[in-house]
Amino acid sequence: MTTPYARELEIAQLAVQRAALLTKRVFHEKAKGTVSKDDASPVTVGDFGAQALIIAALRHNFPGDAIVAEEEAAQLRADAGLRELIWGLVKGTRLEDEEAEGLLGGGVRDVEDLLEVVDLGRSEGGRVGRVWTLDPIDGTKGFLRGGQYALALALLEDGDVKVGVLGCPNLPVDDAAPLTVDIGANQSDDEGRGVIFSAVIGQGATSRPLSTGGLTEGKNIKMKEVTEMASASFCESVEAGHSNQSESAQIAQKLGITKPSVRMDSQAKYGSIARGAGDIYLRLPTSKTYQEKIWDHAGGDLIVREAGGQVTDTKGRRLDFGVGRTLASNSGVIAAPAAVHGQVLDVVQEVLGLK
Ligand SMILES: Nc1ncnc2c1ncn2[C@@H]1O[C@H](COP(=O)(O)O)[C@@H](OP(=O)(O)O)[C@H]1O
Ligand SMILES: [Mg+2]
Ligand SMILES: [Mg+2]
Ligand SMILES: [Mg+2]
Repeated sequence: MTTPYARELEIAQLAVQRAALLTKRVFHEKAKGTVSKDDASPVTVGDFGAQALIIAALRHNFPGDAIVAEEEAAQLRADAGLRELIWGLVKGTRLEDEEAEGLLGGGVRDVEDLLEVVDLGRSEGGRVGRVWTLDPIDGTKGFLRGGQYALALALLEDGDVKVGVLGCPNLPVDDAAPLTVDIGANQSDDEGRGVIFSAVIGQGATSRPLSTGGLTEGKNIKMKEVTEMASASFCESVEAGHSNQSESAQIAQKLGITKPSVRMDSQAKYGSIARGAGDIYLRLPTSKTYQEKIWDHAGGDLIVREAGGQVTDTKGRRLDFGVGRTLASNSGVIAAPAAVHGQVLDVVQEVLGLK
């Protein structure tokens, strides 16, 4: 019998690996082709290009599956220069290993197909059937400032995360490297950086170095045991607008955590705690109206849970990926080793006045 989801996992990892070649190329270019979206958040040619490459691989390998992806082609339809720029990047991006590239298959045929493929990610999601969630660059602001970012892909089946993959080109390869945000805006050295975190439901979580060809060998990862809160480290978003940092500081203090938070962009936070480089990830709502997006959490949620963690919202509910494109039934995120999650949640609820 073949291992469940083996093919989905392999294709997802290779697709992320190939798209990371494109984002790294854009990262090292001065002009990143940044444009503003309707909500004034940035998007770059890297976001569009990575989305096109990953969806092309999914279209070829799993043609019946629905896809919920962050970006859409409307802006590219209105801007010929932008779409030509992206097309140039997309058509020139291939894995160095021909067999791996062959497995991904298909590719993007031409500029027209580029627009079509980007828009295949417009599914509404939901609780039925197979749905991939894709964030081609999670942490676009981090990507632009030379911080952390992640290419995030996950497979939902009937609303449950079954496969999760996070490609983190700027994280240290070494699972034991401490949780820091040492990569600066002028960083141009990829040496020792680039990791893919993966998980399949019931099969544990792994990390492996991001390569330019086929898949490198993976290692199992586990969350670190927290024996003393005083020495625990917690991470949160760099962006004060994405997570309430004064509440998180109060929570940390009440828990007895002595170190300041590590502020890091993207789902690299989930990967980092899953491999024991940090312990706790807090994301506290800054507004009553913002709804978290499923592509910002699906991969990270499974990777942390398969590494021995628990992930809930601030009300203690598991994240519900079956509601649609957003986590409309949840509020914030608390991720921690299973053994201390309850203790963290108690303090979160006390500080937020939820009990
Ligand atoms: N007001 C808000 N509250 C919480 N998250 C937000 C937000 N506005 C944007 N985001 C999300 O935060 C993500 C980045 O996560 P982090 O803050 O952990 O780095 C963004 O992903 P993108 O960069 O893919 O757009 C975006 O979807
Ligand atoms: Mg995102
Ligand atoms: Mg994104
Ligand atoms: Mg975005």
